[in-house]
Amino acid sequence: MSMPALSVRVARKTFGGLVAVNDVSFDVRQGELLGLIGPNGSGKTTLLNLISGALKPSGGEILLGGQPIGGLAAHHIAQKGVARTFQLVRVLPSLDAEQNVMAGAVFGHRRTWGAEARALARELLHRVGLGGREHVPVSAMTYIDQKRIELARALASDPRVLLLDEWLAGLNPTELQVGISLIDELRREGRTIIMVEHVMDAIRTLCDRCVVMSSGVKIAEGRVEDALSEPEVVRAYLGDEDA
Ligand SMILES: Nc1ncnc2c1ncn2[C@@H]1O[C@H](COP(=O)(O)OP(=O)(O)OP(=O)(O)O)[C@@H](O)[C@H]1O
Repeated sequence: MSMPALSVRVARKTFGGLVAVNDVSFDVRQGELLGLIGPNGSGKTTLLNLISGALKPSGGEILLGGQPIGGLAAHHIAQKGVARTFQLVRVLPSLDAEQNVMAGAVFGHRRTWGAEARALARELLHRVGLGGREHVPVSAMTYIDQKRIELARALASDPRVLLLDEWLAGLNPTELQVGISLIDELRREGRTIIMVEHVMDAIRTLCDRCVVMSSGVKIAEGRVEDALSEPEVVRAYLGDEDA
């Protein structure tokens, strides 16, 4: 079997006395779309933060294509090939759409510059549904369009692993269908993606496998329908309106 795209090995993160990520391990295969799910506060975003370098692990190791990346600075991890979107969108508000996406091309994994970066930014803006809006200031765009910008910026670096943190949250039903199709297209072109998501229909439609967390612990892993029917997962979600 080929080397996993990403391996999380006994990853741990504590905040004072709180164990937000409690010795979690799993692999993400090349070209796989892995769902990372669990009730609110179960540690999903913290785990993405450990992978992207936004937070330093308290223990364990994270390997990108077999190379340790755990604890490196976020910009180093980005250059090595991990790109992400954020639960609360982070764009460069004083720049226009095209400049925001170009930033991903210039500072990311596969670096492109000048005209090449601009052409790539235009192509990606078109792809996420923002064709023709290259020069709109991002601060004048809706939240949903800013999310599209973030995705285009992440793709501009041609990442080895793409992390999506609730990218579908807040979309209306029509936008949701468009968003699911877009992620499906990325999956079909062979991108390796970890997707944190509460929209279960999207997880069921899109994901090859999922990892389920509860209170910082991995409580299940496997094919989505199998994992969701495990008694511990059902218990974890009981009373949670997202289940
Ligand atoms: N910087 C921090 N300092 C202290 N505690 C934190 C910090 N970040 C997260 N936590 C705590 O760690 C736990 C896990 O939070 P996390 O945001 O990772 O959960 P989540 O599964 O992503 O939740 P949600 O689905 O609501 O986004 C929570 O109890 C949260 O309050």
